[in-house]
Amino acid sequence: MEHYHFGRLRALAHMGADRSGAFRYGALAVAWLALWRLSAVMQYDPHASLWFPPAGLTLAAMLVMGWRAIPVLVPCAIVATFWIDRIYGTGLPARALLVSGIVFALAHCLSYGLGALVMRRAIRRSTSPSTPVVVTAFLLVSALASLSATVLGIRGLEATGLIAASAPPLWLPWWIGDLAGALVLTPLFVGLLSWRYPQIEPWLGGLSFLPQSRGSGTYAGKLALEMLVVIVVLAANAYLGTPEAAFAMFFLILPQMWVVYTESPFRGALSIALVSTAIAVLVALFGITRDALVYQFAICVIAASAYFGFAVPALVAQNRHLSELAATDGLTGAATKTHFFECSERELADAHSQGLPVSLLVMDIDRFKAINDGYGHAAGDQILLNLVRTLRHQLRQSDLIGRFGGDEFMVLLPGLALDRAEATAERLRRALTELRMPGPGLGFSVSFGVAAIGDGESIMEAFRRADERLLAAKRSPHPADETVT
Ligand SMILES: Nc1nc2c(ncn2[C@@H]2O[C@H](COP(=O)(O)OP(=O)(O)OP(=O)(O)O)[C@@H](O)[C@H]2O)c(=O)[nH]1
Repeated sequence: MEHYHFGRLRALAHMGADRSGAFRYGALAVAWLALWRLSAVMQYDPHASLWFPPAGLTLAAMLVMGWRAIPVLVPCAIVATFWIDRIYGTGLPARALLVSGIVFALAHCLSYGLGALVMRRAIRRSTSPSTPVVVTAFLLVSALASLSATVLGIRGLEATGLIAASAPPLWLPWWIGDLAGALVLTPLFVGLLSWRYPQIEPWLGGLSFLPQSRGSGTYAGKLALEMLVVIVVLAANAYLGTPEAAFAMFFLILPQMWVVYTESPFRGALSIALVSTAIAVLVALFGITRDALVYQFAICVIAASAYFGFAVPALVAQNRHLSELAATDGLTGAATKTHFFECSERELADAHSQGLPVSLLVMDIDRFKAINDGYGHAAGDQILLNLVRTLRHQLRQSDLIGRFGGDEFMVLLPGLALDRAEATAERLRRALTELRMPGPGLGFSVSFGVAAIGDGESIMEAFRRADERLLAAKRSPHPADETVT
C-alpha cells in the first residue's frame, strides 16, 4: 500500500515537473516568436532591424538553461524563416526555405550558445564575480557572439539563396542590430528569470534585480524625461533633415545614467528596453531609417555604459557600510577611538568658537577581568552593552560616547564646565552601580576621570589629564570591592 502511495506521488510529481517544463519551453517559444515579429516591425532594411530582440532572449535562455534551450530555439528560428516568406514573399520553394531556416537557426543558436557557454564557465570559475567583471564578460561575449551570428547567418543565407550575394553589405547593420538586441534585453531577461531561479543570482555580479514598488512616481517621471529626449531628437532629425542631428541621441545617456544611479538595477534595465523600443518604433514612424546605424550605435553605447554604472550605487552603499563599520564599535555601538577623536576635535572647535566650555569624561569598569574570568566573556560583553545603553539613557543627544578600547570608555560633554561634568560623572556612577545583570544579579562599579578642555588645548592633552585622574581614582579605596562578587 505504502509502495503504491509513493509510486503515485512520484508519478504525480513527475507529471507536475513535466507540465512546468512544458510550460517553460512553450513560454520561451511564444516569447521568442513574438520578439522576432517585433524585430520585423523594426526592420529598416531587409535583414537589418534597428535592434534585434530575439538575440537578447536567445543569449539569456542559453545562459540560464544551457543547451536545453536549443530544441526550442532552433524550431523557432526555422518557423521565423517561413514567416519571412509569408511577409516578404521571397519566392523560394518550401524545401529551400527549410534549408535556409536550418542554416539561420544553427548560425544564430550556435553563436549565442557558444558565447553563453564561455560566460557560464567564466562566471562559475570566479567565486563571487563583481559587477564590472560580469559586465566586461557580458559585453565581450555579446560582441563576439553577435559578430559570429552575423557572419555565419549572412554566409548561410547567401549560400542557400535567401539573400543575393550581390546585396549591399549587410554585416554592419546586422551585427550592430543583433548586438543592440543582446545588450538591451539579456540583462533584463536574466534578471526576470532570477526571480524564479535564485541559483542564477550570483551571475548578476552582486546586483539584485528584484522589483520594488517604492518611488514608482519619480521613476515614471525619469522615464518620461527619457522619452521626451528621444522624441525631441528624432523629431529634430526628421524636421531638419540633417544626419548630424541623429548624433544628439547620445545625450540620452544623461537621463539614463540618472536612472541607473538612483533606481534599482531592474528599473535601469527596464528603462533601457523601453527607450530602445521607442527609438525603433519612432525611427520607422518619422521615416528616418537612413540614420538607423547612428541610433543602433547610440543604443549599444548607452546600454553598455548603463551596465557599468550599475556598479556605482552598489559601491556607494558598500562604502557607506564600511565607513559605518569603521566609525562604530561593533559590540556596543559607541564611536570607535579614531572616530571619537575626529568628531571631538570638530565639536571642540565649534563650542570654543561660541565661548562655550567643553569637558571630557574617561571611565573604566573596575576589576572587569575578574567578571570575565568568573562569569564568562558573554556576561562581560553584556555588561559593556548595558553600560553604553545606560550612558545613552542618562546623557544628552549632543554628548558623544566613544570606546577607547577594552573596558575603557569616554564621553565628550559640550557646553559643560568642570563642576557640572563632575556632577554628571557622579550621576552616571550611581546609575551604573544600580545596574544588575539578569540571572546572576551581577553588579559592577565604574571609576571616572574628568577634565575640562581648556581653550587651545587639544583633545588628546585633555584625555591624558582625565586618564591620570581615572588612574588616581582607581588607586583610592573603592566600592568595586563590594559590588563585584
Ligand atoms: N567580555 C569582554 N571582555 C573584554 C573586551 N575587551 C577587553 N576585554 C577584557 O577586559 C579586561 C580588562 O582587564 P584589565 O585591563 O586588567 O582591567 P580590569 O580587570 O578592569 O582592572 P582595573 O581596570 O584595574 O579594575 C581583560 O580581561 C580583557 O580581556 C570585550 O569586548 N568583551
